[in-house]
Amino acid sequence: MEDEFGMKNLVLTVNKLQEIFAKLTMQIDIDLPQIAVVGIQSSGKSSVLEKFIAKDFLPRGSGIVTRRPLILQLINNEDEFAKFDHSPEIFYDFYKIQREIEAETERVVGGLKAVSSMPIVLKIFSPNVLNLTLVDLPGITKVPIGDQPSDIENQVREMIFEYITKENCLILAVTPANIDIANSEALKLAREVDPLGKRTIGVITKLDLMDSGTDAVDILENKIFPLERGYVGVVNRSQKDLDEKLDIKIAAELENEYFENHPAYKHMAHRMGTAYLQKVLNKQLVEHIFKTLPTLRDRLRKYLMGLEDEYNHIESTSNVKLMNEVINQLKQEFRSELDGYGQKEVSMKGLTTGATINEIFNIKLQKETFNMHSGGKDLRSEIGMTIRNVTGMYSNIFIPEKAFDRVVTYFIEKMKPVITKYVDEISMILQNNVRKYTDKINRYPNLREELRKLVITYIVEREVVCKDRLIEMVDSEMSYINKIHEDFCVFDEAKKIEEEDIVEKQEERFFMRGYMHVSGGLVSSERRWFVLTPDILCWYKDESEREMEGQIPLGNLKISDFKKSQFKLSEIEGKPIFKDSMSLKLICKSPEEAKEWIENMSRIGISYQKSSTLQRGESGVNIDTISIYGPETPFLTRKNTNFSRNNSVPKETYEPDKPVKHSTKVDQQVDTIKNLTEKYLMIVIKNTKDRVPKMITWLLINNVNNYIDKDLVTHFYENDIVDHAMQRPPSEQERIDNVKTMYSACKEALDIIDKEYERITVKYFD
Ligand SMILES: Nc1nc2c(ncn2[C@@H]2O[C@H](COP(=O)(O)OP(=O)(O)OP(=O)(O)O)[C@@H](O)[C@H]2O)c(=O)[nH]1
Repeated sequence: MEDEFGMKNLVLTVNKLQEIFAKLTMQIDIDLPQIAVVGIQSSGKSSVLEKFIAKDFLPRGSGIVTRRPLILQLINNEDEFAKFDHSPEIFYDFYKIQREIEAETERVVGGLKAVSSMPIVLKIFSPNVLNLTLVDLPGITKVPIGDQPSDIENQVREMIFEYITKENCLILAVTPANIDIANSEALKLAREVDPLGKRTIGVITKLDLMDSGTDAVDILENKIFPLERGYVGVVNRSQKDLDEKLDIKIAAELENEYFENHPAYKHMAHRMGTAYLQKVLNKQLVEHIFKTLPTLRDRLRKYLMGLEDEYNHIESTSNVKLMNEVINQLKQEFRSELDGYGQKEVSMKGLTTGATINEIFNIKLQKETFNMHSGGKDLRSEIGMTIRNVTGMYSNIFIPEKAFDRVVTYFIEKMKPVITKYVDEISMILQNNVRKYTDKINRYPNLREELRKLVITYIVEREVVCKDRLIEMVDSEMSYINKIHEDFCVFDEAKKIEEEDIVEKQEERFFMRGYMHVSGGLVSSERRWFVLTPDILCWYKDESEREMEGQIPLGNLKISDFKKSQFKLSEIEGKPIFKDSMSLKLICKSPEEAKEWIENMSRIGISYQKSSTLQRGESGVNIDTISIYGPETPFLTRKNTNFSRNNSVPKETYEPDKPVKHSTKVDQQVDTIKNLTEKYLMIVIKNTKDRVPKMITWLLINNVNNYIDKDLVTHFYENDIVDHAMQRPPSEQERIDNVKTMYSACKEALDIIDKEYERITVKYFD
């Protein structure tokens, strides 16, 4: 077949491909047709290969000799010489090849008895060989011998599988005849990858060592473990022959004689022996290559197409174009993370940047600002304190608006850290995004660093601007409390309600009632029912209050001469107090009762003039302890009162360090202001919830997007740093070189196959 269609060149074609691909430092997944020689240690693999060439050239010794795969390319040639792929040296002396294999093995696996899958490629040109490519693999060993690694069996098995699992690999399973074929490790391995025995060729060695009376005819006739490609028996030189330096050519003749003369084998002698094996292998390899060539061509084409884009890109693209591509990629990734469009993979595990920002805007910010309007547990006391402080020494009848303003602004101010915290958070998210996407730019480290620095610096700048503007926004809210806001008509209402409430209470309430004796003949009976209101002191005959006997307006009165159970009321300016009486001396049942009347009168503004002669404790009641109510007393805030405001707190009764308990009036106002504050804050919160996301999106996110979109590329042009940015690291340069050589290798290989394919098909169809 090979002669007719020139098929023998096919092996040379594959050899050329092997040569091309062996030069590549990167592994290429192109499965070239070849024959791998598999067998246990000392099964005779090397002996068979040597006989093909009729030369002693393979290392010999005890233990594991073949420790790296040896790709043996046998090329039929007039002149005889050999050449390794790793060295330019041409070997005419085949003994030297042996030493070179040993040296090259040592170079990779060192002095250790370990193995390596890195092949040694040896081409042998000879008139004695048929074109054949064989891979001599280390022998399978069960038990590590001497200084062999403990996992030597696994190492060897893995290496063998690396070759024989490939569909294009024919398996030459070498089994010595002096072991039970059922235990043949070579056949067991072959069956694992080729269970139907379609690409396994059986070789039975050491037939001469079988016990006398036994033979391997059944195996050789393919009866025991049938293989589609059958078995060939060989007889190699024994150790004794080797020791006695039996010439290999003579050994080949002896082998032929062995088969021709052996009673069991002479009927099949023509298809036994190494020479026949070589022919069979050549034929099978050629046919195999012929069969697999179209698939190989397709695979190479696909491989080339895969490399083509990158190769053309490398060859034709300028730094400027490449830089634009990288920046465009960054733009797209950055944007798709934010707006959710164009994502290559939609994650089901974590939130994207856009979704996280959405959560901040619509959940976290909403929740936190909403919680703010309810204030803390001290809110009531804080509002009370504010009310008292804003009114100072005076009293308010109505809700002090200043207190309301103060409380509202206090709460609005509290929004600043909340809002800026979220600006920080979003800025961080954006910065992390930049880090994440620039991290991917590992082909151009300078560009990566520059982009990262630029965008992160810009984000931080925008973060500052955004925070400033949001703080301004809060400041503007604080600067003007819009009490006529359409959603806040409640303020006037509250005032009205409070006013009505006060009038109502004022009408109902009287300050103090009780019997007192009047000294000085002012009335006919000395004991009268007195009623103290905020405006007047009046008295009735009795507690039925049906008959009022007299009344004194309280506007200009003073109290004096408090002694034991009595005290005196007189006019400040010395005018008569009632009719012609200059004073009214009132006597109570007890000093305590007298003190109570004085306290209440003081509360509504009647001043107490301390008697100069009165000594502390003399009255039975310490007058210094009379409590004079402060300005927040309910009466003092009443509407239309005309009594004096000259009721400042006497120094001796003011105790600032004690826990503050607000008066009832302040409590009412606290409630009102708390309600109003909450209502007003709801308006502010509503504005804030609406405006903060808009401001952050506008001032930070959109600006950063625009910056990446428009200003980044310009930065590199303006500063003339495009080439610097696009410098590649050595590893990347190496990768590019590899792509180039890989591309060239595949192209060259494909050209060779195409030509060969054309040649065969033309001949075939002629
Ligand atoms: N009598 C006889 N001895 C053989 C035959 N084949 C190989 N031997 C001997 O068996 C021993 C091992 O032969 P090799 O060819 O080195 O075996 P190998 O399988 O290449 O060994 P490793 O590379 O170490 O796995 C040598 O001493 C050979 O002389 C044979 O057919 N008959």
